[in-house]
Amino acid sequence: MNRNPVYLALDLPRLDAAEALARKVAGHIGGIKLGLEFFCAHGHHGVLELHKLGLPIFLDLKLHDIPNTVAAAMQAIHVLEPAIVTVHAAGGRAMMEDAKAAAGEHCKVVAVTVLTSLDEADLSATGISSTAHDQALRLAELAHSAGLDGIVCSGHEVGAVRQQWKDGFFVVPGLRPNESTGKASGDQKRTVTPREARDAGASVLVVGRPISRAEDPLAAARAIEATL
Ligand SMILES: O=c1ccn([C@@H]2O[C@H](COP(=O)(O)O)[C@@H](O)[C@H]2O)c(=O)[nH]1
Repeated sequence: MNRNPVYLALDLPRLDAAEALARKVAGHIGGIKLGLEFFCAHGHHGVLELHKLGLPIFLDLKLHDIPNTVAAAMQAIHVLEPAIVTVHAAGGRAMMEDAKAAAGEHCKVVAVTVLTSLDEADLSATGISSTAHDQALRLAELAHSAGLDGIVCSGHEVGAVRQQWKDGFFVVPGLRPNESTGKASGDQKRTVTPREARDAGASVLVVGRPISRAEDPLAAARAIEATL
């Protein structure tokens, strides 16, 4: 049977609360995603604590710096044995090549293309005149040619990226199970449902607040699992 593709984004300020939530829904997720909020608050210790649950750990650190610095950061996290680590594709080819070369043997390195919190107006304000779709495709091509394992993009682009990178590993955040009912998406601007993302070719579905802020997180995780 295929592993559950849902990775729970544990964007919580308290380690005990994060551990309790992960434990509660562990049977209904495939992995745990620890991002900047978690890493800045709890560091290596926090990651090692979450490892005890036995689920794969996705370190969503979105590294973006000069190649030497990113490579050194990758080496510094070997000890945490992450299954997946993110860098920003906008850091460029050399940065991505060095990040991959410095990654642990079993660690997938994936590049963030266009954040799911951005729309065309946001891109335009940073000097990018392409659509989010075209920009994601362009950065996906760059990440592919730099030897990365895959990319992070929204569910709107993943189908098109999969067409041009058949064996890529695609991480899709910005998921809103109740989007069709018009429920607010918070700060996310390019959203789809988990089922839509999976059908379009996502390898990993990142879900945070729809589970972590649900009245009943276990019921929310089960409901998402049932749609897949
Ligand atoms: O483009 C991106 C890249 C990463 N993220 C991360 O995913 C989760 C999403 O959380 P929700 O609460 O489900 O919105 C969060 O940790 C982001 O840092 C993203 O949303 N978009």
